[in-house]
Amino acid sequence: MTTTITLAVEDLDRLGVARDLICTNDTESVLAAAMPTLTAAERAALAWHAPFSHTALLIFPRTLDGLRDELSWHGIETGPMVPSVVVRSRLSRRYGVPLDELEVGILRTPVTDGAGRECVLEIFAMATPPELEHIAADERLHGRENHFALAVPNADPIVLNGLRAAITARMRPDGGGYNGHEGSTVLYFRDVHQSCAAYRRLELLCTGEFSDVLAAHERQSEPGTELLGLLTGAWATQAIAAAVELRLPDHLAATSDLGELALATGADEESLGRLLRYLGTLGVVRCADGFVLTELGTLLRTGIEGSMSALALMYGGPFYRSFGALTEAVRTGEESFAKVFGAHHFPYFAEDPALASLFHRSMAASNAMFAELVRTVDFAEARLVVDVAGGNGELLSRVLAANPSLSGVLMDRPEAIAVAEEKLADHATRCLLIPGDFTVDVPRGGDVYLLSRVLHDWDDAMCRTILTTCALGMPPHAELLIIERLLPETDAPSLSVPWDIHMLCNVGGRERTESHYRALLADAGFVLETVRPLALDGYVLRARKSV
Ligand SMILES: C[S@@+](CC[C@H](N)C(=O)[O-])C[C@H]1O[C@@H](n2cnc3c(N)ncnc32)[C@H](O)[C@@H]1O
Repeated sequence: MTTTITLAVEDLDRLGVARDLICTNDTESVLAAAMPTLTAAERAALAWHAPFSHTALLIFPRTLDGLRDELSWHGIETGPMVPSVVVRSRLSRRYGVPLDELEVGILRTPVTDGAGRECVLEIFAMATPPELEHIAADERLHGRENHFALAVPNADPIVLNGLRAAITARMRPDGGGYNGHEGSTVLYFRDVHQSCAAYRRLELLCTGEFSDVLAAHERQSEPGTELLGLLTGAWATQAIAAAVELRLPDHLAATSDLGELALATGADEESLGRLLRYLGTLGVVRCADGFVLTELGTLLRTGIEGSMSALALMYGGPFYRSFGALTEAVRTGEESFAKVFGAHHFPYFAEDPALASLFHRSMAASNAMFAELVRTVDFAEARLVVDVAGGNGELLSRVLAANPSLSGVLMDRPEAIAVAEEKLADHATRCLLIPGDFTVDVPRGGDVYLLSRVLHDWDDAMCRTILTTCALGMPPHAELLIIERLLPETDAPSLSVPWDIHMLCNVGGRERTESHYRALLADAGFVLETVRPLALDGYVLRARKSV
């Protein structure tokens, strides 16, 4: 057999490396190398839904004619060549070469993986006349079309979206396409930080056409789209706050008709329709035949359990303005609230009863945290519970309601006491409200002391002062319950991460890790005994005075 030499030596070497990668690996090792942060359970699930199927690389013969013979001569037996659709169009876009001037084919050869499974080495071949040699040089250097593939044997949109979510948490979506010649859909992902070049690009391969999944994947692949979504986060805050200001969620509970909603809210009908459409994309309302609140949007109604309407006004109002000066807070390490409003937020709100009331009502938006605390903490041994800086009394009223033999004391600044009196009216016979300052003293004689969402308002020095004051005022047997969000010690997602910035901006405080709180408690003479999770990423930290 005479064979025309069309292949460069370096492409032959690259073929050898790609084949070795298959022979020396299996699904488990490929997933572990490509996505090291997958847990063992996630790895097993991925392996089940999408086992390793092939590696692919792009080579650059001068012509595609005779390529199969030449590969065979080198011991690589391939099946018939199939035209490439996805890689060809990506190359065309990347290098600005018209599609009809690019010839790209796909060849496949079977290779057994390290676990004895039949896999494939997929060879993309681009016919490379001298005028396209620059593409070869660039692609060999960057290997942008090389990938390893996981095949999804039983693909459906639900499975594919689940796989996409799991992979997207580790690798960025990187386009995809449908190859009509083969009837297969491919979704690509990339990780430019992956140290091993062979694992920088992943292909999820499935039989069938999944145009909706593909469209979502391609949209997500455009980093600009994602960034625009983030950049307009403030618009979402304002749209929700505007809806609450117009009492739209309350009116939506009564009517779904735009005209009636416009009348009820006193808004311009067309503009209200546009706001509702945006709220629809945010998942707050459903726009079908008229407008209805979603479950999420229902939380924006007033007067319902867990209402977040006051919080929406707070975040769209005063805290929105202080967030506008975040750069200054980051630059100086000092709260921007005081710069914008001329005073720290507690004294500033104290001067304005309506604002103080809005703040205390907004704190009640985290009721779910308190509900869980009351369900899970046993107060049976306690006779008196002291809520230090108890705010509007939401937590204490729940604790007292669930424990009829318990008495309570709430201490806070005078303006908070006024708000708490109303909340605690039902328990007036067994509840005392005391204005006070936690840097000076706390009420004596309690069995349990609550310090809920107080420490995160302050820097470490102030936290030590507050905790030391508590330690001095608490009887030896008393227990301290701290309720806070905890910054994760790993990169696990948590609401505490954005709230940490909120604390910086608005009070000059911070969220902390468990070990940070443990150290602060130790400084004040406490031992942290247990840490239990609550709703909304909250935690209850139970501590006692060290003996
Ligand atoms: C973030 S709020 C938490 C309120 C309540 N514990 C809760 O979890 O809803 C912080 C509270 O600390 C109170 N506070 C601020 N400075 C205080 C001080 N020096 N002495 C007592 N309470 C204070 C505020 O009035 C406010 O009610």
